[in-house]
Parts: sequence; C-alpha cells; structure tokens
Amino acid sequence: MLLGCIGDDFTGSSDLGNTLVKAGMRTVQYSGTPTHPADPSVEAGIVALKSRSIPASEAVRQSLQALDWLRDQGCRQILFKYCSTFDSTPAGNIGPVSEALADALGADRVIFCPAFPGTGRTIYQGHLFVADRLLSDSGMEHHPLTPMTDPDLRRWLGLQTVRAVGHLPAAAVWQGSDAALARLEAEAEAGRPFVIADAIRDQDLLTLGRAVANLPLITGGSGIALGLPDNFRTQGLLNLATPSWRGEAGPVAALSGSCSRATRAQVAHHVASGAPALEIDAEAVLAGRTTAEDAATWALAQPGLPLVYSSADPEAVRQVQDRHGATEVATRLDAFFAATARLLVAGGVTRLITAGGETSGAVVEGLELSTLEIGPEIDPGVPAMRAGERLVLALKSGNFGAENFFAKAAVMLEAGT
Ligand SMILES: Nc1ncnc2c1ncn2[C@@H]1O[C@H](COP(=O)(O)OP(=O)(O)O)[C@@H](O)[C@H]1O
Ligand SMILES: O=C(O)[C@@H](O)C(=O)COP(=O)(O)O
Repeated sequence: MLLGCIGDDFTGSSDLGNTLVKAGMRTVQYSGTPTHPADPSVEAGIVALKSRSIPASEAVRQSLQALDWLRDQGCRQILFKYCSTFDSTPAGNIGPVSEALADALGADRVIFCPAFPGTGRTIYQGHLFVADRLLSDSGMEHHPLTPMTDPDLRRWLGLQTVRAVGHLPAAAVWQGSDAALARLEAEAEAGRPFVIADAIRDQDLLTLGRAVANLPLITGGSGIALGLPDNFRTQGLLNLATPSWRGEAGPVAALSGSCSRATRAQVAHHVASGAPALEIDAEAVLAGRTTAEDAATWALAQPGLPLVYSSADPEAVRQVQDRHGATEVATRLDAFFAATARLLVAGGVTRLITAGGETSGAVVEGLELSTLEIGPEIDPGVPAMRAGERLVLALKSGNFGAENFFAKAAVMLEAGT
C-alpha cells in the first residue's frame, strides 16, 4: 500500500475511491480500521470512519487507530479526506484530527484543500464557493449536523485548532508546483503550519498534488487526490492493471436520510416520475409509530425502484431537532435506516442505493460490510461499489448527483463492463 487514506465519512470515502481509481490506483475502501492486513495488491487503502460528527476526542482516537494500521501496511503518504464543503463545527473535527495526525507523522506543514471543481466547489482567497455562491449561502448553512455559516476557511479552521492558519493563494498555485511548495514552506516558517490552499480548476489540484509529493500528510476533499497517483506512477510504483467491474441483477431499493438540497431535488424527481416512494416522518420514528419493519415490508412489495426517505426541508428538520435534540434525532434515524437496510438485504435486495453520508455510514455498518471494491462512476464523486458476492451499492454524498440519480444508479449497478 502506497497511499493511506482516512475518510471522515463513508460517502466521502467512496468519492475519494472514485478519484483514485479513475487516476489508476488499485483502491479498496474499508469500513472502519481493519483487524487484518490488506491484500498486497491494494495500492491505496481508504479507512472510512463515521467521525465527522462525533465528539472530537473520539474522532481523534479513531483516526489515530486508522493511521497505525495504514502505517503497518507500508503507506508512504497519508491523506485525511473530509468534505468538499468542509463540513465541521467550531469544535472540530477537521482541526483536532489534523493536529493529531500531524503530530504522529511529524508533519510541520499541512495543506487543507477541500476544492472539487467538478462538483462546483472552488476555493479563492481562502473562501469556499459552491458554484456561484459562497458556502454560507449555498444551503450548507442549514445542514442538520454541521451548518456551515462562514465561507472563510482560514477563520473556520482557526476556530478548531491551536495552530496558526496560513494561506496558499491561487496566484502562487498558478506559478506552478515549485512556487506553491515555496509558499507553503514560507507559511510554515512564518509560524502558520496549517495552510488553506486555493484551487479553482482541476489543473490547480494537479499542481498542488505535485507540490505535496514528498509531504507525509495531506488533507482535503477528493479533489486533492487527483494528482497523487501520478507521483507514484512517475516513480514506477503503480501496477498498470485496470480493475474489472461486475454488476448485479436483482431487486433494488433506495434509502435517503440526506436533507441536502441536491438530494431533496432527487427525491422530488423520483416522486414526480411516479416511482414508488415512502416518506418517513422523523417524529413517527422517534415515537416508535414507524419502524424499519414497516418500511422494509413496504419496499419489498413494490415493483421497480422503491425509495424510503426522511429527507426534509430545513424548517421541518429544525422543528424535530428543537423537540428532541439533533444528536438524538440523528442516532434514531441512523438506527432506523441501518435496520431497514438489513431487512431489505435479508429480503433479497441485491442493489442498494443510499443517500447521505451519515446515513450511508449507518447502513454500511448495519450491514457489517467490511470491504468495498470501487467500481465505475455513476455521477461525479459517486462510484458503484461491490460488497461481497451478491450485493452492490451506491453511497451518494448529500449534495452530489444529477436529478435522476436514483434511477441512473439502479441501472449502473446492474450493468457489467
Ligand atoms: N426528517 C429529518 N429531520 C431531522 N433530521 C433528519 C431528517 N432526516 C434525516 N435527518 C438527519 O440528517 C442528517 C443528514 O446527514 P447525512 O446523512 O450525512 O446527509 P448529507 O450527506 O446530506 O449531509 C442525518 O443525521 C439524518 O439522520
Ligand atoms: O467531499 C464531498 O463533498 C463528499 O465526498 C462528502 O464528503 C460528502 O459528504 P455528505 O454530504 O455528508 O455525504
């Protein structure tokens, strides 16, 4: 294993896997830190954690455990992958986890670059944009768990770390990888070891990828991985075999606990198309009036692609959180979707689509899927994946995917190549 990755959620980890596979690395996603050694053919290993929204101390503990395992596999470089919308709170977890990883690796200069231009996330003058909106005006300000109310990443990261935060501006990136590295070094020498890097085009990410080739720790979204495989390829370290993909026929179902804008549009599209859809009232789940058995029984009786969703608008989310607390609501809905997924798979579902990072984490853990093989891309940032002999999956990040994502994913999961 050459590149060791720690993902702070499951959809984000599959997004990273998608990038690395497309760039030619043999990549496997693990659910949590494995207890066994990796297959020797794996070039990039991604330990997917569900650590984005848990207490910072626990996120640090889990990330260091993942780091130990990745180092045991021989990794030469570590990538900490978080969301392209920098999902975090003033308490963490991007800052505390990065501090712990930097200390463990002796990394005295670390870039932070969540840019993913292919899905509209760009960073300029230290500010994060989603398409033509600042992050704080993109819908992410209403996120149920990590409301992103400040688009200045230097300031937001600064709330989460005792280290001073510097800036690697686009103007330096555009001068090439040597200039970018020189600026990173200068920031570190000036006492600002954590550096937000601007990037507005894939070309910028490739430049940054070359600049950080020899650094032990990199942090960012999946975009920052674009240029990393080439660093290994130029050293003759990559196997050139292309991975094969085998789709799966059989019953299909979709689950959505994502309340992000893109997912809500995809749910509305699915409902408007006349496909079977069951809306789950969060309040009813909390009161025990709606159970996983109800949802799975309904889904297994539907033709085509049934969708079970709790996706709701910000006002509805706020009301239920005000009554029960955000953590309690998330915990109960996670458990509901995990149990529903178990019943669906036990009932014969072989293609499972899940929308939402936390929700996908709960589903994958609920199904006890330890290793996921990354397949072809469904939409930018979302690959098809295989878990064992009979089950294929798509884990969709909340804000990714075209409006017809659910139907498209169902087809893609079946198709073989
Ligand atoms: N109707 C709802 N009311 C309140 N919270 C909800 C509702 N539906 C889902 N949630 C919670 O919102 C969060 C969505 O997060 P996640 O699954 O990561 O989606 P995304 O990828 O869009 O961020 C989860 O914790 C989920 O349990
Ligand atoms: O970087 C991204 O945007 C995604 O890979 C990701 O992490 C999304 O997380 P969720 O929106 O919570 O699914």
